Amino acid sequence: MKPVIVVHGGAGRIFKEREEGCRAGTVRAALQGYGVLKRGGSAVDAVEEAVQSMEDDPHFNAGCGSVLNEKGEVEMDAIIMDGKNLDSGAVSAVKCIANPVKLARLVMEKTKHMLLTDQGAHLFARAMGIPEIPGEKLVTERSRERWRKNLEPDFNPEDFQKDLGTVGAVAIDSEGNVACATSTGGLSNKLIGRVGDTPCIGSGGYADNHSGATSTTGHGESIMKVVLARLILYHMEQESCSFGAVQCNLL
Ligand SMILES: NC(=O)C[C@H](N)C(=O)O
Repeated sequence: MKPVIVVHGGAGRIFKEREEGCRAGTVRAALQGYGVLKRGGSAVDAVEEAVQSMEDDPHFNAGCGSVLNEKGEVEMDAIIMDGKNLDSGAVSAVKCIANPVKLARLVMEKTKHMLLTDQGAHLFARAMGIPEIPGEKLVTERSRERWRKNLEPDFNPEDFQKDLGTVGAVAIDSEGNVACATSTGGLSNKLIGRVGDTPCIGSGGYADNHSGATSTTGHGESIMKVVLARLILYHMEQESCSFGAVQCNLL
């Protein structure tokens, strides 16, 4: 089977001056993920690689470049799922880690659980030998500025959450296995401890060899209301795989 990877750099407004960087970042991620598939790697390997590349890229709201919570800190969520056996791993509210998607994969492969959060996720990261980095290393000037603006008394609530930029990838490998991965800093100025759709199985992503793979982006609380990632696959199962039909059903 011909391997395929599709990546996204998040829903939302992209200002002109960032357009080129965002496009280059998604192309780089797709090429890196595709390289893994071409070398015979699995769909899980490919989506992890692609998402990691965008977590390392400050143009996106994931890893370095994540938006900040109400205290001005980066707090991230991520998920990965293997469509071959429906195994998945996720982390939420993690700080001081460069690549939450890698930690999510370790949750999937090295624990009996599917989601670790906050302190527990950190203890697990330490046990797995994942290095802690200073939280400041994940904060960009742009996210700091956005955070500051959101604290101004006359900020425009309409503008509040337009800079989304969560990242994600779906892939199918040469053996026909599918996988998804999604990673995010969440929403700007969110409450401490807020967990969005991204690490919730069926909301932030879903992968099942029988139907396909999805990775979502957008307003997490709205996505969770309908468990969007799984809902999309449900519609694809009903419509036997027409993306256009799925869009019609969901709009
Ligand atoms: N940028 C996003 O897509 C935000 C993410 N879905 C969240 O609500 O946490």
